[in-house]
Amino acid sequence: MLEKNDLLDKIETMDDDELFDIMKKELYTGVLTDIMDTMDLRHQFLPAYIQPLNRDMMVAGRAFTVQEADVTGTRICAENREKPFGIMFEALDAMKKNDVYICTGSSPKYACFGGLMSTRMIKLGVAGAVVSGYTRDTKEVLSLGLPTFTRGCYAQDQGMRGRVIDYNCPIEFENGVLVNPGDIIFGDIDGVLSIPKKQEREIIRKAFEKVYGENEVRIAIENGMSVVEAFDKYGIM
Ligand SMILES: O=C([O-])CC(=O)C(=O)O
Ligand SMILES: [Mg+2]
Repeated sequence: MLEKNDLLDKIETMDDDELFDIMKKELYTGVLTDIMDTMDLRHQFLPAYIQPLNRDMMVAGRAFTVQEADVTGTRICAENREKPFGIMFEALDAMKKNDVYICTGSSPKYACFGGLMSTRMIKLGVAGAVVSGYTRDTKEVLSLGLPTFTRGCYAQDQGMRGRVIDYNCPIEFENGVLVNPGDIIFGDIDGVLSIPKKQEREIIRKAFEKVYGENEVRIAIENGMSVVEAFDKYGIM
């Protein structure tokens, strides 16, 4: 880990590559959610059922928001033509490096993420995928190594049941968490949260300060300090 003051000074001006890299190395959801709670940002954690496909997966990147909706059939009524998946292909091709495909709106009846989507994303340098629905082609997604956070694995197809109706728009998860395009999405073994773009550098700097503080508390407890005394002294748990 970089020296405390060097790192804290650099956070404000780091580019996204460096920022996401150091976040994945040093931060975790627990510390970020604690900091946002203290800033009265108490609705930033996506529903608890959204979990990594593989326990080691971590994601840090910019929200590329995708709105999914349930439908029956593949016909677009207004235009009277077939368009399975809606505008999902256009959305995928618009993604760029460090984006996180983050999608909600489908009911839990079908998969809205899979292997070919992952293959395209890897090609574009996308950071990962976070979907409130199911994932399919799980073996393929795992072998590609794209950090993927999902409700679970279930292959029933979205082709006849759902479609992407918008992207780069604000999206809302069923627990009321709002995600805007460009917000930072961070996920690990404990779930996924969203960090609002406007306050991101302050939140990340405070999270690093807390990590340094927790390291001091850990050493004190390892050396025999009681937790009452440790909390009195450091104000951290
Ligand atoms: O059908 C889907 O939703 C996605 C899929 O199978 C793939 O990406 O390979
Ligand atoms: Mg597939």
